[in-house]
Amino acid sequence: MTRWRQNEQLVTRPTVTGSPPLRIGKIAVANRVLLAPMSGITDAPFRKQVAALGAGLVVSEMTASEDLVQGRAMSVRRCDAIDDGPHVVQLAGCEPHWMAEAARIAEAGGADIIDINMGCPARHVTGGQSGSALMRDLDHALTLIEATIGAVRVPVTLKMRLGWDDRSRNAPELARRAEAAGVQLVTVHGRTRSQFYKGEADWRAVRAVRDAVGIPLVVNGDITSYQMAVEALDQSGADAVMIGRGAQGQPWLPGQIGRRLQTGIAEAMPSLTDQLAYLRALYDGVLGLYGERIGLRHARKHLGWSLDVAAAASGAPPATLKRWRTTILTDDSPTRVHHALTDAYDDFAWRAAA
Ligand SMILES: Cc1cc2nc3c(=O)[nH]c(=O)nc-3n(C[C@H](O)[C@H](O)[C@H](O)COP(=O)(O)O)c2cc1C
Repeated sequence: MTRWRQNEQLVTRPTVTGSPPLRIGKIAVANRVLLAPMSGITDAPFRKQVAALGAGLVVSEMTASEDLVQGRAMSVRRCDAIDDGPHVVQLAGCEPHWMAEAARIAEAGGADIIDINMGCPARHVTGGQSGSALMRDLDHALTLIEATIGAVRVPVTLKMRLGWDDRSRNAPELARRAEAAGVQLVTVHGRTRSQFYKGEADWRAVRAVRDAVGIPLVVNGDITSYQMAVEALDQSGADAVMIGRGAQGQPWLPGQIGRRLQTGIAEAMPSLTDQLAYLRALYDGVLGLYGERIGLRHARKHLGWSLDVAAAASGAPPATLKRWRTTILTDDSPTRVHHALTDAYDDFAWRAAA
């Protein structure tokens, strides 16, 4: 695990001249594309890969603060560090003392940044008054923010939505109060909680947060290409973009967009050979982290997304994709999965060349 010292300027990778690096406290982020926290997806193997492929910053899955304090194995594992760049741990919770204690544990475990989740719309989270439910009670939200900041020396950041619903779009107020409390970056997903994932993310609405705070602002929601990143930055006035679902099956995407924002140079999609190498490494990493039984379940999501991307890139017809998905996603033997992946990507390559 790479340890990053408190008073040192942290640079993940060389910054290309042009735009000054995005800073979170003393941490200089290599580029302006962040990987979003995604429960069940942004575990250490995936974060490690996306970071190695050039994302500016990658964020852990959310960890329930109380569970982390109680040492639940799953929660501790969610905070696993990666070697490649700053380690960002996202915490969720509704009690200041759990948030403070969890933040201390995360910092002691190597976190360089603590992110607080005030955006999760899931009922099992909001029902416990965590995640986006905190946007309904800003006074309480502030007690969590203050407790977290007071507990650690590393920067604390905050992720939120536009508000709970259309009648309470209070992201600018929360962001302003969070900045006054010491939060060093805010990320805004351009939807309200009541939208869940419906409709389109409203990047323009994030501009109200830009007008409210001076700390770095990250815009998030539905960004899946360089053009969309440029548009989202332009409409919101944000300093950086955060990509979630767009990185599923394409771990290289945040890095590619991040580099292009710096250099203006477009990059081709990785070759099918490289795509397969990434997928194999991720598959083995996931199985290694969770063990074969649970790992197979986690790995299937990545297998499916990656096959979709490779099939689309090679122009394989839907029936071909369906056959490979069925063969590969139903097999419990890692050895056979690796063999079948070779055959599938050979097939895709042959079709791409035809
Ligand atoms: C499967 C899944 C899990 C997610 N888990 C988290 C989480 O743990 N913490 C969080 O702040 N947001 C979480 N999100 C929300 C994402 O971080 C992001 O805000 C949202 O997906 C919109 O960005 P996108 O359109 O680029 O995916 C999750 C989203 C998805 C799809």
